[in-house]
Amino acid sequence: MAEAAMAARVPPDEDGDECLPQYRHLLSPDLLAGQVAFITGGGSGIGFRIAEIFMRHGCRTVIASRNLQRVSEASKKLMAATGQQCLPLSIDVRQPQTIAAAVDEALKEFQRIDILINGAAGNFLCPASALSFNAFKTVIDIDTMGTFNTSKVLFEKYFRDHGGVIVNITATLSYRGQALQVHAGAAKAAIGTSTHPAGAWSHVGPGKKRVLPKYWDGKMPWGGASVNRCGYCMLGFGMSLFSPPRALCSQPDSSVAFFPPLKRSCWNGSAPRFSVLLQSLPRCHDPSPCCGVGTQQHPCEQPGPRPHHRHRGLPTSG
Ligand SMILES: CC/C=C\C/C=C\C/C=C\C/C=C\C/C=C\C/C=C\C=C\C(=O)SCCNC(=O)CCNC(=O)[C@H](O)C(C)(C)COP(=O)(O)OP(=O)(O)OC[C@H]1O[C@@H](n2cnc3c(N)ncnc32)[C@H](O)[C@@H]1OP(=O)(O)O
Ligand SMILES: NC(=O)C1=CN([C@@H]2O[C@H](COP(=O)(O)OP(=O)(O)OC[C@H]3O[C@@H](n4cnc5c(N)ncnc54)[C@H](OP(=O)(O)O)[C@@H]3O)[C@@H](O)[C@H]2O)C=CC1
Repeated sequence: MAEAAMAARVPPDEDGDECLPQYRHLLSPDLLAGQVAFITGGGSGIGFRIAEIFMRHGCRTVIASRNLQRVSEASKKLMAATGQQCLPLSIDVRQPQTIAAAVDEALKEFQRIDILINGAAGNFLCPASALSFNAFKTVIDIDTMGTFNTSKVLFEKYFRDHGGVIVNITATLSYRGQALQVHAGAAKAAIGTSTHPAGAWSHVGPGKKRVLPKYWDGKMPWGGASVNRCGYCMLGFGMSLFSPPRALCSQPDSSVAFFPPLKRSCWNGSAPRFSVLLQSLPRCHDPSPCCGVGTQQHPCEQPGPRPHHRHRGLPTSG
């Protein structure tokens, strides 16, 4: 019943990489006003739609992938539909020097980058027995190494000093294993693991800003339909971005929800999982590396189990 009601509210789908013919939103159109997002793989598919939604909420974007013509055409569509700036750049996430050049160019243009979306990926359906050495390596290089490379460049060039949010788009492929997807499953699992709070990003040192890893696996906060069924995807980083700091460590349903209507044709069968890798925040009173929020009523200071440990057994923090 609730799912039917939800499905009825899903806007029309859009084939190809076109902007939505109509956009209904829950949140303020200027929610991301003044912010800049750097989106790898932003010229197509999910990355394109994330760029569009961000821009519809006032964000300026950089969309970066190998094919400059593709990102240039995408950027024209995005700017026409949203009225926001979108800078198309060519990078290969396997080559750190191309990322560094693009980040320099983006900073020159916009003077800031607030959000990194690691969306670039390579994939194909192939049985493990038929994968060549280079085929497996190629997917690991683009997905896993590319995610790390881009995060590292941005961290060193900007986030270390200014804070920021890194969102990795992973997949549920590795949860149970998936035929023809050994390479992609391995690559995405590695991204998920490196997003774990125990990862190197989770704490950048005493006296400095801390980082808060956070997972979100695409479930609606009230336990409703998953992304595949309703065509919506809740981007977990919405919680981090759009909530007051206090909400960062709390239940997703106490935070502000953000529902970009991604086209249903995007999904191939494994639900994308968006995991926020890094949120740079003011210092926390809690000495454990899991919480980077310093507020008067920090959830860690409240009695009872920490709310962010509750959902789905995924490690939302250390
Ligand atoms: C990907 C799924 C596609 C269709 C799904 C259709 C139906 C779904 C049905 C059931 C669902 C089942 C499973 C779920 C599937 C997927 C969802 C889950 C998660 C993730 C999804 C995504 O990531 S979708 C994003 C996909 N987008 C892209 O891949 C765009 C970019 N891709 C590319 O550029 C190329 O495809 C590339 C990844 C190969 C990289 O290009 P390049 O660097 O130029 O590399 P090449 O030199 O061309 O190739 C390198 C080596 O790889 C070998 N190779 C390439 N293609 C294949 C292939 N199809 N099969 C086997 N091997 C392949 C190539 O031969 C090279 O190896 P050598 O040894 O020859 O050197
Ligand atoms: N579609 C689905 O059902 C699912 C998707 N995902 C994930 O969602 C994300 C987006 O996928 P989706 O929209 O489906 O696929 P797309 O193929 O549309 O997007 C992948 C993008 O990555 C870019 N890219 C590929 N290789 C590189 C590289 N070496 N350097 C820079 N950019 C690169 C491509 O652009 P270019 O060719 O110009 O480089 C393309 O824009 C991916 O991380 C994917 O794994 C996860 C689960 C399911």
